[in-house]
Amino acid sequence: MKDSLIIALDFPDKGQVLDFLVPFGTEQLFVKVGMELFYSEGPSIIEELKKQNHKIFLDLKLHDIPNTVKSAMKVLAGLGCDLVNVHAAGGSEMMAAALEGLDAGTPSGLKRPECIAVTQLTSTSAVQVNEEQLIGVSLQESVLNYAELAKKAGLDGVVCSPHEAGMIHGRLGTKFLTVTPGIRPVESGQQDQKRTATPGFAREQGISAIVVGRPITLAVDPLESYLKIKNDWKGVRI
Ligand SMILES: O=c1ccn([C@@H]2O[C@H](COP(=O)(O)O)[C@@H](O)[C@H]2O)c(=O)[nH]1
Repeated sequence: MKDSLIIALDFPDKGQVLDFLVPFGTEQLFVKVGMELFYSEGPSIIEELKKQNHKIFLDLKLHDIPNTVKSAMKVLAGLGCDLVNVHAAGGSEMMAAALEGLDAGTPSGLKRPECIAVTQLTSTSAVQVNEEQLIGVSLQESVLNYAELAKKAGLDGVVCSPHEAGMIHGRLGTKFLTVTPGIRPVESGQQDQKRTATPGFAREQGISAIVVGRPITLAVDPLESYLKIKNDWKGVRI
């Protein structure tokens, strides 16, 4: 997990995923399967990506009552993904239940998937936190509060933006994972993301892993874009 670049495979079907992966050849990637792809293809897409030897973040952001999340995680644990997640807004009891489900569903002899909690989505602004969610503290404090809840519940880390990762590591330690979407090279547009940063900025914050979707998947040359972002993230000068 440490220093990974996770590619968000936000495609509508398996055919488009397989076409996208061709230029990467036999390189082992860390890929993210989100709601669109999982809802269209089901568990078979995970099997296919595992067959290709890729590491997998199953990004379904579970958020429901504790019993439902526990049962769902028990099922997801059987898929053999490396990383899964929940919304921290579901509360500490729900997060603890997610872990119980994962422990119960992980086949014996295998490592349970790491489990992280979404704090505030990277598409959420400080104004939305205060004026839509009616949270009476700053966005930064809200993110830190969710991260502390996640850690107390036993989770392995959080999803946050690159702008909060340093603060979270400072308070909760560097072993607590920070996984950050909202990564945008200088030449990319923001699209619907609000809290964005470059791969280089992410590296300076000591972030555990970055998640990159459209700057790679919509690029004219996805492999070239991937390698450029990876070099910036790893601090490689070219
Ligand atoms: O707070 C969050 C949580 C998850 N995401 C997911 O990451 C990718 C980002 O894709 P881009 O195209 O690079 O914006 C996407 O799959 C989201 O569902 C997030 O962006 N923010």
